[in-house]
Amino acid sequence: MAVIAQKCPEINVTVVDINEKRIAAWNDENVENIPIYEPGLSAVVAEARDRNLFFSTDVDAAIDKADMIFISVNTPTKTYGIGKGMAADLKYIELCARQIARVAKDDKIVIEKSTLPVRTAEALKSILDNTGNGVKFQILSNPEFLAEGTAVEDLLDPDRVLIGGDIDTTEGMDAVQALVDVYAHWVPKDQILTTNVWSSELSKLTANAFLAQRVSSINSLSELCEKTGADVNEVSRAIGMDSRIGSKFLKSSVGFGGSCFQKDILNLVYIAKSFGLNEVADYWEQVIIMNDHQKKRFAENIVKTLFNTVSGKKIAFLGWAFKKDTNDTRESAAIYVADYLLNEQAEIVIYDPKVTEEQIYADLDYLGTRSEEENRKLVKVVNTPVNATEGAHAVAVLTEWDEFKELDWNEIYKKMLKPAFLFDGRKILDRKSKEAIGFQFYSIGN
Ligand SMILES: NC(=O)C1=CN([C@@H]2O[C@H](COP(=O)(O)OP(=O)(O)OC[C@H]3O[C@@H](n4cnc5c(N)ncnc54)[C@H](O)[C@@H]3O)[C@@H](O)[C@H]2O)C=CC1
Ligand SMILES: O=C(O)[C@H]1O[C@H](OP(=O)(O)OP(=O)(O)OC[C@H]2O[C@@H](n3ccc(=O)[nH]c3=O)[C@H](O)[C@@H]2O)[C@H](O)[C@@H](O)[C@@H]1O
Repeated sequence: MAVIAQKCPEINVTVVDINEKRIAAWNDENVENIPIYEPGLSAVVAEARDRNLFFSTDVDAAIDKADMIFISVNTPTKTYGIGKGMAADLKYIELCARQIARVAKDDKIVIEKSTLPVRTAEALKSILDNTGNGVKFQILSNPEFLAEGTAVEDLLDPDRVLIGGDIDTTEGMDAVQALVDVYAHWVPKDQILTTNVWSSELSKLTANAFLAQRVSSINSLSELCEKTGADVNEVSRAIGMDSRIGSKFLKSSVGFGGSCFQKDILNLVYIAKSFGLNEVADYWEQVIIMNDHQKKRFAENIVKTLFNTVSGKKIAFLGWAFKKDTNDTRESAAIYVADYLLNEQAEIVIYDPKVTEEQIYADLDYLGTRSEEENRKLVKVVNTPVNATEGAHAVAVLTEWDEFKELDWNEIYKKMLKPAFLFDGRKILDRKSKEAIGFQFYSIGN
């Protein structure tokens, strides 16, 4: 929404959220205090805020005034009832639809921006059309393809913008055109795709499933590389140069994280199962099984390498975010690796340049594996990599922050217990130079 406001100064954009703390942070006088760390975002907000970009908790007023409403609320995996652990929980979407239906007094275009199961628009339409107040709604699907850490870049220069609508009717086509006109302020027209609503909804789940599947595919081969003397980076490079395969999303890692890959694949699996397509469901579920295996394998290797016990040993974690350049930790591999090692009674000291101590403890507490007191006893969060690594038995790199490449690894080595173990879960460190310093070096896939 900030980028739309920046690129379309004549359009008023109001972002509303029921979370008062978040809205207060978006309105913070110091634009560096906005609640999301994302390169370039604070500058975009600074340019548009209070000009044509507003943040508010007054949801009703914003609905009343709007011609277009983007529903962008969370769609987490269900934690209860039918579809528990698989299906998307659509209660927040439904609440929005009911609120729009209650408040709207004139015709509106309602846009699904959240990632939704295919055919959700049908349910939205049913809620919106059955209010009896004569207001007409057009429902569009406009999934978001930005990745965190590069969000602003991705929004300014997207590979494509996808808009699904009721393209068989004039009203539907008019609504699609209205949204095309917004993006056309900065996105070339041939990169704005229009489809029917169902294709648009399903394309979003499919895109995430394909991306995650590539990571799981290369991660599955990283294990084979470790057994055979092949190097997964070399394999990635060799296959990625085949233009039919392409080079992106072939970086082997400790496992993918983030709020969406797992949730969206589980959702796809659930939809396939609900249509009785068991082979389709099993095919995609394997992407998650492989990812869980990769995280566990990384943690197991630490225990095995440290002479089969980490009990009472200090392990330094460099990085907690699910990828670099974000403070988002949702489903981060680091959380699961930490949980595994804590079960083995390790003591973990964590440094991440952007993630707060409060967030790290919240992530561990959320798992419910042990008491809050125990998490605070076994896990410490520090402000510098040196504080994390001093006196450690092992260092594990869990996020690929650029600054970890530039650390003074000689100094770190000197202050660690010997033998000093270094586990690179992100393949950002060079083996030769680290072994020359004296580290026992372990990297995924070679
Ligand atoms: N985070 C990302 O990079 C991407 C997210 N998506 C999709 O976008 C959706 C949102 O994701 P996030 O922004 O990461 O989730 P989030 O959980 O960070 O934000 C959702 C916000 O919606 C607010 N909310 C919930 N119910 C509300 C209501 N009735 N009225 C007003 N506000 C309400 C919550 O307070 C929260 O601040 C999901 O469906 C996700 O799959 C899609 C592409 C990228
Ligand atoms: O729907 C969403 O939320 C978004 O999900 C992903 O974006 P995001 O999760 O923000 O970040 P990615 O760059 O896709 O990384 C996801 C995870 O995969 C890992 N990854 C990625 C690429 C790779 O080669 N190897 C690898 O391990 C990353 O470290 C990270 O943990 C998609 O890339 C976006 O297109 C999509 O809009």
